[in-house]
Amino acid sequence: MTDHRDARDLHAFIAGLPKAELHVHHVGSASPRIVSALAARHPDSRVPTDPEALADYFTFTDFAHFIEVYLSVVDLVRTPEDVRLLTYEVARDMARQQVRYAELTITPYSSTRRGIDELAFMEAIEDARKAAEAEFGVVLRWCFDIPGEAGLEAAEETVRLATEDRVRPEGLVSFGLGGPEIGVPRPQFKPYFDRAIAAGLRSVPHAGETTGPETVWDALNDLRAERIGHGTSSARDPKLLAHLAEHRIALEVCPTSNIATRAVRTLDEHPIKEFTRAGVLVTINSDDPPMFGTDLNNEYAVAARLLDLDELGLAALAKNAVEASFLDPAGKTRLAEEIDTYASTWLAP
Ligand SMILES: O=C(O)c1cccc(C(=O)CC[C@H]2O[C@@H](n3cnc4c(=O)[nH]cnc43)[C@H](O)[C@@H]2O)c1
Ligand SMILES: [Zn+2]
Repeated sequence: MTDHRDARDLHAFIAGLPKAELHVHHVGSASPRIVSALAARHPDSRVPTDPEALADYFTFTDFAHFIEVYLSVVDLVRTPEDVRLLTYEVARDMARQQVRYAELTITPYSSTRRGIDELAFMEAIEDARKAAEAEFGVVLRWCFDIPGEAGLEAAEETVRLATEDRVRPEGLVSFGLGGPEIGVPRPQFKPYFDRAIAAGLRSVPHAGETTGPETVWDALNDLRAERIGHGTSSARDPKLLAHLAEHRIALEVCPTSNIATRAVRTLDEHPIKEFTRAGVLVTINSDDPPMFGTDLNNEYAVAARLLDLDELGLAALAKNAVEASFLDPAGKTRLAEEIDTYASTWLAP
């Protein structure tokens, strides 16, 4: 990129680029607009609604502080109608960014534990999913994640909700593991991932976000990960990078998130370039966008800067997400073609 005019063009290109998002959390996607709507329903909440105060509230000292704040927003989602509103409005925000397909990570344990009826919860997300597809043209799929720090009881509850025919929602495609990694070894979750995989779900744990590459190996070997959430510390292990590249195991890279939670010091120190240099399939994601003061378009702009990409490079990055997604083959072909058509129309003289 040579001057400001080029940077402006690239932002406009990104804004219209059809995209898939593979790593974005349900509650973590609540924009100030959605937080205000939820807080109006539950005025006893400690989450501020004024956008300036909210920006302050969403400034984190470390990963543990981030989780503490995250859970205070979880506390705002108390009824099936809250769940529906959150899901539907998150899809509206995605559509504004030309997101065509998203795998949204949901932590059902956090909601059922707080007293939301499990069937009503599933009905609310499914109702929102169908409305989002019909009204916004956004196809949503679910990843149910275990909040690892909550232990094996949470793992049991999550795998039950993900596999029991009576409750399992139609849009569920994958099984994950989130929350802090320090002091939460991945191998203990193997039996739960085995059950989820046996039920046809794909394995997508967070790993190597706040711990070293050995956690990514554990996710691969014990949890049979098909993609890795973050995987930031993989850069420290050349053998691991080679393994990820060889097996087309994508990393769900979320650059701004890594800075906001202080997993990485500065964007310029982010290892994304090392991933692409090693041939790893890199996808770009926003994680918890309003909490990190970002959105998916901004993450693509950050990636363009860090990887020195032009329009074709950005289109290739968008197609990486399609390749690594759990869309059916026809859906993948359609979205990849839409990306190609958009790029070639944009670049036509
Ligand atoms: O809900 C509870 O009762 C509960 C009890 C103990 C621990 C937890 C959690 O640790 C919840 C973690 C929560 O954080 C979500 N999340 C959002 N962004 C990220 C991320 O970048 N890395 C890891 N986790 C993340 C995760 O999906 C869980 O819902 C909850
Ligand atoms: Zn995440």
